[in-house]
Amino acid sequence: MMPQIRIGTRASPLAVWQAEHVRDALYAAHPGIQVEIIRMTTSGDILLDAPLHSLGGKGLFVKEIEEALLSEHVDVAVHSMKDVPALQPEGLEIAAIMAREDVRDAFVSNSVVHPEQLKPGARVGSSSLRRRAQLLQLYPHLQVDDLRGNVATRLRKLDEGQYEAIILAVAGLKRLQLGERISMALPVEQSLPAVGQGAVGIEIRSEDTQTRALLQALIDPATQQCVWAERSMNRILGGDCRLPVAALAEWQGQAMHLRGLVASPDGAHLLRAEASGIDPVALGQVVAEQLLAQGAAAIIKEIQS
Ligand SMILES: NCc1[nH]cc(CCC(=O)O)c1CC(=O)O
Repeated sequence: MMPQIRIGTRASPLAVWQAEHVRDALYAAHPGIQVEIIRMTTSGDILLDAPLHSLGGKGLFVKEIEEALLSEHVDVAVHSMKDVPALQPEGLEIAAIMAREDVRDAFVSNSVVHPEQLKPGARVGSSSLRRRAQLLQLYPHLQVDDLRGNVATRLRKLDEGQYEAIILAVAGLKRLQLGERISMALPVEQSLPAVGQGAVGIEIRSEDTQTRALLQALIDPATQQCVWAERSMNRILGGDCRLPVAALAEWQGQAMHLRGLVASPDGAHLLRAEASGIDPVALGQVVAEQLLAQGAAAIIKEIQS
């Protein structure tokens, strides 16, 4: 009998794009396979008005889909790796990470093309402490305000004039064919991306060896190793996606180069570390330890309190 796979996803357009991307890759790798996409509304999608970091973080978007996976209503859950907490619940694991899109953050504005051109006090929308801290460090005269909702909602709030500019992920905009809205892709030296940004990951029940085998063909080994290195760093630093923590691993020849960052939300303190290596877990540890040696724990504790 032809294998059958049920994909669980959030119902947002970006999440559905990702689920369809996985479905299409499964069709291509396993001709004749049957794939069904099951859309779910999560409490993260419903509670759109409260600031994300006060709601238990992005784990909210993932938790209910994981419950559907554990109760065998679906066979795989597709996620933006950026939204996946550092540790998976007992019995679940990330079985495949696909090739990465552009990792950068996008500066989007209808009035200027570069953040340098914004006037003092100009309102920039972002709910990410990571984006906020890095933007404020370079441009302390800006006013960064909360901005929530899916990509289309955020663009609408910009277009309505609630903000002079907003920051989004390049990957999400490109996937939704909204790449022309990008005024400027921010260099990673100015806005180091979130752990896992731009990568799609697929979660399964650990015991499900059949699905695991089918997903092997979808793995992009280079991306997967990089995301593991970033996640290894993040796990040691507390693994909480509400924190202003950034990381980016990239292959340079035979080794990965990992850059990590921990910031205070006001951008006043910005710790950076980097290292190269071939073992993702060890590389993440090295960079995390360098950040801790510079005082990262105090910054993290301050935010968590
Ligand atoms: N938190 C929402 C979210 N999760 C993943 C992406 C973008 C796509 C990606 O990074 O893979 C976005 C939107 C955004 O940050 O603009």
